[in-house]
Amino acid sequence: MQDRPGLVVTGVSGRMGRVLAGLIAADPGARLVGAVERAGHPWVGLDLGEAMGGAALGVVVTDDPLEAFATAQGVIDFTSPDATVEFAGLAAQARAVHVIGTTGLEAGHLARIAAAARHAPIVRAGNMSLGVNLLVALTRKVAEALGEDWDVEIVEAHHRMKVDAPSGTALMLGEAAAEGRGVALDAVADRGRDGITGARGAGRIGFASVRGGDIVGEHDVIFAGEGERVVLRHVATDRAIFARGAIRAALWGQDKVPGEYTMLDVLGLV
Ligand SMILES: NC(=O)C1=CN([C@@H]2O[C@H](COP(=O)(O)OP(=O)(O)OC[C@H]3O[C@@H](n4cnc5c(N)ncnc54)[C@H](O)[C@@H]3O)[C@@H](O)[C@H]2O)C=CC1
Ligand SMILES: O=C(O)C1=N[C@H](C(=O)O)C[C@H](O)C1
Repeated sequence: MQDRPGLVVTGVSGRMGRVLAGLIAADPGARLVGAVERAGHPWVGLDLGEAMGGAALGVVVTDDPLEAFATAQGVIDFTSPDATVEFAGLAAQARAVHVIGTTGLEAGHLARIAAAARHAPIVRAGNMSLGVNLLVALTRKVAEALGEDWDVEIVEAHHRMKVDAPSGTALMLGEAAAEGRGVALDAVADRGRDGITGARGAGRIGFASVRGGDIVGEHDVIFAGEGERVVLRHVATDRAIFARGAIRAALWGQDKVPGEYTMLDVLGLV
């Protein structure tokens, strides 16, 4: 049925790309209309379903994002920062909703994404799961209620292949804690400690990263006070939670005006 939004998955052979492709292909509310991989990848030119080891899906993997986006209403993108800014420009040209799950984006990338969002809706979040976005809302409230006598530390753990730290989720949680306290995260963040660091500074928000094995993603927000601790925790055991959120965002964005949105907008948590 052509009235279901057509979605393209970029980085389709990746850990997230494969989960997304499988879920969209089975989703009665969407159509999988394109699959993009980097030039030179062995899947380029193959039917996506066959490349994934299953039945043909009728979607050929391409390394030409412009061609793939031309017929799409949404682009779901979990790739790398440089690829994501290129896709933001191309999705905007195609007036397709761009859902960005990619993390490790720096100021220059964010500026280019903001420019693209003048032409089409972009939904970006360091974590697309319902549970983590609820945790973000809770973190803001708890930080506001407890104040600066309680030290905030964010500990995250991920699989051995993850290339960025702290995780995008940890940074979202840090932003939420800073917002609850009415400060800018950049002014108070301690991103990694080593050696003779001196005592912990009051009001700082600390980050620590663990990498190993196949850990999907775990996040603790620790509020450490005198004689007690509050710990907010999210544990992901299946990447489908991120993929379901991203598909929901792509469908939600269909009737939105151009601009930048987050999963809090999609889930009505703002
Ligand atoms: N926001 C969220 O909920 C989540 C975000 N992520 C983030 O998504 C990103 C990807 O994660 P994974 O799937 O685990 O990584 P991955 O390394 O398994 O997959 C990335 C894929 O992107 C492809 N790629 C890179 N450059 C490309 C280009 N120019 N054109 C087309 N394809 C290109 C790679 O070939 C690879 O297949 C990371 O930044 C990760 O932190 C991951 C899970 C959840
Ligand atoms: O790279 C991952 O795997 C994940 N990345 C996101 C992040 O950086 O927080 C989300 C999730 O935790 C998995």
